[in-house]
Amino acid sequence: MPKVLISDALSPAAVAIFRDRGVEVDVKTDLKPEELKAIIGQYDGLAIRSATKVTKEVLAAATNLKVVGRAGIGVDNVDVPAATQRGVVVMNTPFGNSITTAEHAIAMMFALARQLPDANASTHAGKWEKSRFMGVELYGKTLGLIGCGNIGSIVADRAIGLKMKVIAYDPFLSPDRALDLGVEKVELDGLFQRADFLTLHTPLTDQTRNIVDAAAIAKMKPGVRIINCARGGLIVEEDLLAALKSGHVAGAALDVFAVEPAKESAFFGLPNVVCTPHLGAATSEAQENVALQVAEQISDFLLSGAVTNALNMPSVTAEEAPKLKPYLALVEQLGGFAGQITETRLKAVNITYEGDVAQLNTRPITSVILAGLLRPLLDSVNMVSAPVVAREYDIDVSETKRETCEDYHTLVRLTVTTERQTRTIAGSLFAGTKPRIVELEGISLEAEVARNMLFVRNEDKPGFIGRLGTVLGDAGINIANFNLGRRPEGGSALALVSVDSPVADEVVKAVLALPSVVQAKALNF
Ligand SMILES: NC(=O)C1=CN([C@@H]2O[C@H](COP(=O)(O)OP(=O)(O)OC[C@H]3O[C@@H](n4cnc5c(N)ncnc54)[C@H](O)[C@@H]3O)[C@@H](O)[C@H]2O)C=CC1
Ligand SMILES: O=C(O)CCC(=O)C(=O)O
Repeated sequence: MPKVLISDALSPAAVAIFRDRGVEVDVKTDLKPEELKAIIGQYDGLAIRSATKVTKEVLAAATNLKVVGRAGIGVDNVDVPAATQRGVVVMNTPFGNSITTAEHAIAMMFALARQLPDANASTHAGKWEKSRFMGVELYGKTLGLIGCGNIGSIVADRAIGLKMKVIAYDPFLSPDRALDLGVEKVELDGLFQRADFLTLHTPLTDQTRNIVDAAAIAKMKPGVRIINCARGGLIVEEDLLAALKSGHVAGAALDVFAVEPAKESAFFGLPNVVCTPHLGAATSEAQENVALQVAEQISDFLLSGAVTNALNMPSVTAEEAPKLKPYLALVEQLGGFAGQITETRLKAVNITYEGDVAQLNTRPITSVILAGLLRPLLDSVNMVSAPVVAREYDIDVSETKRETCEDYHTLVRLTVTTERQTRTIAGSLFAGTKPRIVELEGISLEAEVARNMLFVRNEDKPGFIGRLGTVLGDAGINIANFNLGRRPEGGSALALVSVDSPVADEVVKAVLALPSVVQAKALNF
């Protein structure tokens, strides 16, 4: 039974889902990094919100971990590249808290415009300071959005309802989508110059970090009000502080801070600053949504291999997972075979999907082929990291699909180009689920892959099979299966021999010394 750790405060709905689905679950919150590292090795899955930091060090200790599920959107608390390198799938729940967070941004905008928190505190204190709290209307004002994805577009919709003019800077926002949303797409400087209210809704990335700094603020209208319900690191806090003190920025509403939890901050106590403790997603509806979603996604992945909302792996639906399973077994073998007989630098990989397999979601199949192919070269590679590793190694990966296939109902053909040569290997599924290698370097055969194998390329000459059998027999190696193929008679021939024990180097050398043998290689699967 897979085992999951919930290490942040998640709705109890998540625990119920895990248990119902047959996943063992522990809830241990507020763990120190050392405490998390000490126990993480026991778990197959980790469910988090924003408090748990899934660092490289935590991942190194997570020897059984297969999936990290973020009940929420931002994954800046997860070292995604390190997770990818270790083959850990990272998932989030991209929509469950968007409405709630957008509503918080709108609430913060009202709070700023009408100084609601201070007016509330003053009234509770028995003062009746009517003239102190003069506000501004939102009606007719320009709202500048930095980031117009899920949350930004909901904020835009609500702001348009308030009769604001909405402008957005988002390099990935298409003109058609902007038109649909009723927002004007602008450049960043234009947004800074025009916005009366400015709200941030981008992830924290190298491009967005410090996007609001002194230079940006200098371009803004005097009296601008800034709302941040995305991530603290988007704003240079000292620069905003200076602008609030000088009055160039009339007010700021901050749900997020560069360092969290923010128990101390130079913003605290300023009259024109509204602060909340990262409450953007904090409604019972949103927390129920993200907890249910993350528990379902982690359970699906651990129990059936279905992948939803992963940031470092292609999606696989629950219906696709069982259909893909026999293909993943087949292509692991094809990739592993090709990887083990490859001796020089890989330059290109083409995968041709023919017949039934061409109808399937082939991206995970391609990832597994690459993992099989690269594993003999790099131990730690797996289906999550393989596409990234292939890119890092400058390997050109391409896919071709053909709906029909001449000799088989389904066929996966892998063509590997190295510095020295191009090789092909093809496989099919017999009886729907049984992997078989059916072609090697243009030569037809029908080989079942075994744990230990010997691959021999030779010239098709009489006496070879007997001599090979003798070498193996003399070494005490029992032959389980012998697959032969040749093209044409007397030309190139291949032997794929399944054996009951590993073939040692000296036995391979003895095979290589046989007349007519061109290549010999021991393979392990
Ligand atoms: N305060 C809170 O509790 C919450 C905060 N968040 C934060 O809000 C962020 C946004 O969430 P969603 O809208 O769901 O994400 P999203 O991925 O749907 O939208 C992000 C948008 O930012 C845009 N973007 C990316 N790079 C940009 C750049 N350099 N300049 C301008 N725009 C850029 C993208 O094109 C995309 O449209 C999350 O990444 C998370 O950090 C999310 C939920 C709750
Ligand atoms: O889990 C939370 O409370 C924070 C939500 C958040 O920041 C996110 O989903 O990105």
